Amino acid sequence: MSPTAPYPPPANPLSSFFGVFRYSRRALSLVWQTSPAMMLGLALCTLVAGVLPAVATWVGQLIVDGVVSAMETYRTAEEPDLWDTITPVLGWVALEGGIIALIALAQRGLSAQQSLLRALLGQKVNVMILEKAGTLSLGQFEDSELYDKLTRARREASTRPLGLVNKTFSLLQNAISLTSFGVLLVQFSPWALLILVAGALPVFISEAKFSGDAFRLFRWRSPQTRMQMYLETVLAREDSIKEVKLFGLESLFLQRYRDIFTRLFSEERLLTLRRESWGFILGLLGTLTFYAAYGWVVVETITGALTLGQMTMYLMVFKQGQAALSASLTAISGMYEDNLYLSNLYEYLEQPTDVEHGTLTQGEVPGDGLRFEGVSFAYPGGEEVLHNISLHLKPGQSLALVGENGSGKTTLIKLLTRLYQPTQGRILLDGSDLRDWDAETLRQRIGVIFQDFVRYQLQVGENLGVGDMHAFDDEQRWQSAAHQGMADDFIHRMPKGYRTQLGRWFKNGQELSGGQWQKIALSRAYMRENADILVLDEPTAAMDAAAEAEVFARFREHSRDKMTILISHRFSTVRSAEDIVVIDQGHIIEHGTHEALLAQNGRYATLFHLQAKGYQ
Ligand SMILES: Nc1ncnc2c1ncn2[C@@H]1O[C@H](COP(=O)(O)OP(=O)(O)OP(=O)(O)O)[C@@H](O)[C@H]1O
Repeated sequence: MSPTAPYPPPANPLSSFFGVFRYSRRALSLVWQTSPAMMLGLALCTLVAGVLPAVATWVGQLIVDGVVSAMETYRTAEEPDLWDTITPVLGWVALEGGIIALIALAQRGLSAQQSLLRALLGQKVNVMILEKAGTLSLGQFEDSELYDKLTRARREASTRPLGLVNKTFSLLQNAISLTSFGVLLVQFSPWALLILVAGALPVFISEAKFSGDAFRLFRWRSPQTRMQMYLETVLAREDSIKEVKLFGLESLFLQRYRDIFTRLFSEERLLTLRRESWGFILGLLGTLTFYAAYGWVVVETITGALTLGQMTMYLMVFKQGQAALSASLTAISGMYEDNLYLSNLYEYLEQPTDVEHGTLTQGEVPGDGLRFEGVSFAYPGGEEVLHNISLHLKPGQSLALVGENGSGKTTLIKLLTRLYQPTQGRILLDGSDLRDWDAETLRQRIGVIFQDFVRYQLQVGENLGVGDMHAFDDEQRWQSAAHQGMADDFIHRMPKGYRTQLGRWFKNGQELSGGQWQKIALSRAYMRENADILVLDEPTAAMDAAAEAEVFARFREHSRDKMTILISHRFSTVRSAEDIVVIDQGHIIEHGTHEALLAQNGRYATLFHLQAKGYQ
């Protein structure tokens, strides 16, 4: 993740420039879906704010010329009537005032609708991002490139669609103003129009180029930004701060955080300086053309080709035209930038997901139980961690998995729960491939707790309820699950019972001990009332000996006619299983009952005696 090379140059600047505009239409339709009324309101206000400035300028010319001629009339009249002389001019002044008020109204309307749309759209895009996240497989989550896309999308893209639409409207507004100014200017000279455009073009080209550079910089540095976000989390979250403090890691991590910033900042500074310097130099060209045109109009007025009112009007048209042109060009290069960011959002949203096609709700051989047939597995991009595993577990049987750390026990459970697919071989449930099963049926049939279960910052009852979405709020089910998982005792002692908030993130949240949390997780697995496969991955590691013995007594009671799989490093727990499988580096090396394995005097026997000795 360290930044080894400078960020890459674009492939073909011109084609990539126009290529990115393909997302504009999608952004517009996204805004339309969010609120058609506000989008129409935006369009209307844009039109009003676009046309009226030229009208106001034209009225301005009428005022100046009106004043000049009124002065003349007033001066030369024998009996000057002030009221009669000034009325027409005052009428024009009032009209201009009205127009300016309308422009202000349209602009307020624009900004009000923009800020409301920003909130709605931000929410909509965030929901889209999170919905997509729900469809990704575990393997995709572990893919750092995809994770980068997700992070970038979340960080930036929720504000970009509206940005793009605002700029599109601003472009439209300025284009309307420009056209109306153009109509006025062409009457003076078509050359004047050309000068106006030529003066602004260089700034636009440089802006477009630097927008592209900024986006590539953003993309290039995203792994490092992610590391920064991670360090922020470690340094400022309650679940990691304990260890950070004890090990005195604050300064080390903070230094790393600063170093990343320094590295990223130097690239950003370079880009900003280049962008602004070129912007200034090329902007001067625009100013130069404006003053050349200014001189020209002045000369024409002095020689009598233009009236004073026309001179004021053309100067205004020039000045405002130039502002509108440069605003349009800035909008275009901004749209280019927004499109680049949106391309990232859509790349993420269009990420293909592993669709679960299975529809089976019953297997070919009901009652056959679980079979692993020659199953091998490698994590994406990794080496094989399970090799040719074959097992059979019948209903009512219990299986224990034993093996050293990293031997592949949890991985086997991940395959069984279909979080990953075997790279070779197949897993059958009731005679049918796991892949062919309907996802919801499968979910209902398997109750599992992993060793790294989640400690939800929710109420106690909800922490149990997540075990079965259909009974998320069912207090009776919470109670019976908590009873089986031995959590009911301490829950009753809590201030609000099942309604007590857990964790420290929210007000009045209660923290639990490691063993208590484990009892919550265990109860969560019992929420699946209809599950006939129960998997416990080191469920009692944090419990005291008495609690552990009790947990297993209840577990056996509860699971008499079910298939159970238990992973534990404690042999006292494992020994009662009907079938014990010893895994070593992804291979099954021994297999049998406790007594049979002891008699074999192999790896199991050695480990068992080693542990037994520790207790003597
Ligand atoms: N998400 C992952 N991506 C890549 N490799 C992984 C992943 N999870 C585990 N591994 C690797 O797979 C192997 C088996 O890990 P697994 O978690 O199945 O072991 P385990 O037997 O459950 O260990 P423990 O007793 O420590 O819980 C290990 O070598 C580990 O490095």
